[in-house]
Amino acid sequence: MGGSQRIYPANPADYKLLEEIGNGASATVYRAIYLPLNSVVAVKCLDLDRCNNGNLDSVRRETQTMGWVDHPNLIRAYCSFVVDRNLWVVMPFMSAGSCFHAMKRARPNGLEEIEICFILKETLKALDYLHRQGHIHRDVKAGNILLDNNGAVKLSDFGVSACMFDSGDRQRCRNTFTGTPCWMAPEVMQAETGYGSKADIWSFGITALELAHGHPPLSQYPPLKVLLMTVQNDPPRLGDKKFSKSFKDMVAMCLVKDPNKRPTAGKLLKHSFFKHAKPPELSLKKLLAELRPLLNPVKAPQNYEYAEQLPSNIAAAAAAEQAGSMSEYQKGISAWNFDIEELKAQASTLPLDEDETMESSLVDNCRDVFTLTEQCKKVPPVKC
Ligand SMILES: Nc1ncnc2c1ncn2[C@@H]1O[C@H](COP(=O)(O)OP(=O)(O)OP(=O)(O)O)[C@@H](O)[C@H]1O
Repeated sequence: MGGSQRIYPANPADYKLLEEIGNGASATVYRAIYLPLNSVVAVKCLDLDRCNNGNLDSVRRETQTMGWVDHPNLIRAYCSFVVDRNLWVVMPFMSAGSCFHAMKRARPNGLEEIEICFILKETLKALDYLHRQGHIHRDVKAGNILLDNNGAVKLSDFGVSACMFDSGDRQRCRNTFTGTPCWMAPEVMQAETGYGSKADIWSFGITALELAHGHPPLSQYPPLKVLLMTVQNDPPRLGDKKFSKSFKDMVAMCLVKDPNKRPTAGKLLKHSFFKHAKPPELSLKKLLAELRPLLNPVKAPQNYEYAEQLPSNIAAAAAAEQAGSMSEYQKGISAWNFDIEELKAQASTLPLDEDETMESSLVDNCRDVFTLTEQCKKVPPVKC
């Protein structure tokens, strides 16, 4: 389908790591040169020493999934291999970075509808493919939607993806908490009955709101409160006058609490909102022009050839800007990739009358959720 046919060898000497372009919970991503062809790739480096057994499974799952996917809207791994105590995953370099970074850089209050429409349609094609293959992505959000300067859109990060066709213990493992709370569907939080691909449709609807506003709903609240409010409150809506009725309607279809009432990705693709999607040369041209043509290094370039062309104060300012943006990102990420033990601690110290919007029954509910989660955690991790 969309995969490149070029063979990339699993030989570390063929790749030269340049600057750091991303830093997630489990990995550091570098721009790199594939030396035999002098072509640019991205290399995701996972520190195996930092992985406990559960993480190792997530690493294995991610590289396995990245190896078999073959769709133009999914990031595919060219190859992966171990270097010292790191796993390197070689993949296409997406020169404009993630939609999260694009927003932080060019549209802090959200993208324009024409941009969102194209990005979401491409992302939905990826989800439709994954779901048809029996997979749930489980971490759909702007930070995992990558763009390149030609307007290609690819969904990445399969670290927490799962196979729906597994049975027994593997299937039960999907009852554990994973993903990030602002994007997480209510049925995932309740963790009583397990969940399926419709959880991705909820996250997709939240991602639509994130792209529209520059942040997901409830992002100002701590994770515990996000859990409580998502389970108890009415689903968020797109209310802004500036957006079309079909956009609002599409978001409302995704954000229905009963997963059975949400459309499949295939059905959603037929929604009238996506009929108006314009090709990237029309929809993304302005945005891509506003994103400075680089790279988005998180750290000051070291081997990067442009570094020598930049006066040192400009290079330092660029690095500081990136570091600022990154610390904001990390703040969000560390809150989103939440630690259940930390949440339990928060729940136990939370005075019940601390906040008039949070009733004691909600806190009790949340404690029940934690109990269930603890039970689920005893189930062996998934091996897709
Ligand atoms: N192929 C790529 N091309 C360009 N940038 C990339 C690429 N892959 C990842 N990145 C950048 O690196 C960041 C982190 O990558 P990724 O999400 O895969 O790491 P992670 O550790 O799994 O993150 P998370 O915290 O979401 O679990 C992305 O948000 C993106 O900015």
